[in-house]
Amino acid sequence: MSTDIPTPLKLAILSASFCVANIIIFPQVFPSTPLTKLFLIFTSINFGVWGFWKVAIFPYWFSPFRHYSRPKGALPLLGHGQIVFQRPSGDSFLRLMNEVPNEGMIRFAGFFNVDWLLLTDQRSLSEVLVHKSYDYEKPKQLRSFLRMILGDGLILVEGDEHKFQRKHLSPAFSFRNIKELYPIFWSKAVELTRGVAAEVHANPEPLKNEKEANPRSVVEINHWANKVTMDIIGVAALGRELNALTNSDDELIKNYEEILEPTAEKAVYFTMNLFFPRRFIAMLPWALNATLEKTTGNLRAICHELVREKKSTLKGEHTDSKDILSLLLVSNNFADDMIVDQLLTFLAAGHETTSSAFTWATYLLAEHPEIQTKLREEIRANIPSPFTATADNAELGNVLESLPYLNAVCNEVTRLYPPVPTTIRIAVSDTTIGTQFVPKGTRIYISPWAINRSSALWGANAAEFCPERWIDPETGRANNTGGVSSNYSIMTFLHGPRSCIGERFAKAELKALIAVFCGTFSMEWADTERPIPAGAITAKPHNGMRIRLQKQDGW
Ligand code: HEM
Repeated sequence: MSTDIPTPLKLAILSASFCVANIIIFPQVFPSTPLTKLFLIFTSINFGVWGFWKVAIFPYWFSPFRHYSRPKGALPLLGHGQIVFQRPSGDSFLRLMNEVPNEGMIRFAGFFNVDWLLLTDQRSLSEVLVHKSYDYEKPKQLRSFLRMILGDGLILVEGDEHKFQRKHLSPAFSFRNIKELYPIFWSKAVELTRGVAAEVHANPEPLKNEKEANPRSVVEINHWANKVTMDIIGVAALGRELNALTNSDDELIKNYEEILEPTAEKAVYFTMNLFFPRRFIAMLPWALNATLEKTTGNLRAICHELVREKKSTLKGEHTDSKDILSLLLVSNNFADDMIVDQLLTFLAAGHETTSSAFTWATYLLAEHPEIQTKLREEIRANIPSPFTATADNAELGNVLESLPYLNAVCNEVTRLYPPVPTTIRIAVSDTTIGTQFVPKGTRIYISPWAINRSSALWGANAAEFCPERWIDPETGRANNTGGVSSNYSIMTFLHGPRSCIGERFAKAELKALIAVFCGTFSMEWADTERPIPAGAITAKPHNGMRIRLQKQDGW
């Protein structure tokens, strides 16, 4: 049971107080005529009985999940709902997973004592994400809020519309297409490194000793990461140079950072949008409403302009452009407005996530100098310096794919800091998970953060940064299992029809970024307090990521 004091008693008192309070506290609003009194008492009793049933009777005697015990620590009416406000998102779910004995599902109390579920093992995750994927959708409130930022693109559409869009977008993310994007990833990684090196040069710290030849300086990495991933998605998705790396005032970056830069206020605002209808939130006198309207309007206008531009370039010309926008326009499967929605989706989903992964990679490498050195040695031994030699574009993809330690570091970074730490599904019809009946409307949490760090799945060193787990100790070759038996132990990109369509894209991009960056700089953590992943949707660090960088000679 969730509380020590019986909830039924609390509710009876609450509803009786509500009746009386209406009349006593608001005598002007509720004049004390016999008819008003009767009406108020009747309404309050109705409300009280309904609330009593929902909060005090149903969860204990009628819920299909009543035989699962709930974890301790639920608050009256709020239940364990505070979990959804806590940062890092997913950390409380991890605690539940480590503390509550379970067989694939943990039942906990949501707001108003409603049952919420957390999925914890391969069986339940595969049921919800793969076998019955279309029985579960993202919550309506969340979709109508995110639609402003992401458009009505692949992430937010459901059912047949999703099947249609996924089928027609998948070719753009084929293995062959991604391989052809490696030179873009590589050249943008080089541009990033040059830009950062220039910043280090411009603001050097005093050197520790005279032998040091190269300047060192503390750089905020997350902002640079946003810029490079935006430029990459610009060329790969739109076939257009956005020049965010060279333009410190870039419009797209400014708009996205305005919406997505983590603050406590935004965390509350985003969470409220999970539970209340968008129309209600939009009516509140909250400055964030106006900011959101302005920035999302700007983003949509920019995307409209991009589609117009591309259409006029493509007019009457035969093209072998491989960017996603060209492929969509040539395929004729989508109207212009739908293409704008897809662009909004790819711009946001494709730059924020990889930016977060790259940012946490620099942190983890800074915290583990020995891993950093080993990775740098592997990179330098296999790839000529991009600053003195021209990259062999044909071979680039093959080489980057073949480096076991680079592969291991990338996998381990996205295991420990999955850029999407938590996601939600709602059952849209009565359905099942295994033999468990799941009624329509049940809210289900899936937490890549908690699964990826679970000691039950990953062993005692689950919380440690240990790239070696992605390398076969006998052959020294990369393994893609991390040494665990089920691929449902790693949920960074989810699985099934709603898994990340950009997984291959993101992995290739991350490899190129880390290879050039770590090949060039040594990294050292420059703050005293640990960074906290605090973004409302992604694991963006609160207050950015300050890393001390110094160019290392010899490459
Ligand atoms: C490290 C980088 C990335 C991570 C960790 C990541 C993770 C995810 C996750 C967890 C989802 C599922 C969300 C949900 O259903 O609740 C998702 C969906 C999606 N991602 Fe990614 N993503 C990354 C990069 C990218 C990139 C680079 C692109 C595009 C170029 C992209 C495009 C999408 C799209 C379009 C979907 C929706 C797929 C669907 O519902 O069919 N992502 N991503």
